Amino acid sequence: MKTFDELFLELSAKAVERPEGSRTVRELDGGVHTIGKKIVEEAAEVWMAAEYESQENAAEEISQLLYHLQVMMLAKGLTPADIYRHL
Ligand SMILES: N=c1c2ncn([C@@H]3O[C@H](COP(=O)(O)OP(=O)(O)OP(=O)(O)O)[C@@H](O)[C@H]3O)c2ncn1[C@@H]1O[C@H](COP(=O)(O)O)[C@@H](O)[C@H]1O
Repeated sequence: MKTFDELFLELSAKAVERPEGSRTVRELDGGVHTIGKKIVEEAAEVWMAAEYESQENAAEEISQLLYHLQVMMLAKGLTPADIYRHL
């Protein structure tokens, strides 16, 4: 288990170190357009899980959406602080 900030630190390191087999590196190499499409797909999965599936499935889909949002933050050079100041 990890927090939002802990995951962001982990993904930031992956973006720099580019380890073999990293999903994050592959997504970043795909660029903003590809990451954006994944976010839309994951958002739809959140909606469907929340409306028709279990609490556990909804939580899992939300975690996946948060992951892909973090990948977009990295692609755009945004930090959690950039986001938090709008909350
Ligand atoms: N939290 C996540 C995470 N959430 C979602 N995903 C990926 O996003 C996918 C989205 O699920 P889908 O149901 O859309 O699966 P899918 O349709 O098979 O996805 P596609 O591969 O076809 O796009 C998952 O299968 C994961 O591959 C994640 N991939 C990585 N992480 C974490 O990110 C960190 C770094 O991971 P790597 O960069 O891979 O080392 C690790 O701590 C991981 O746990």
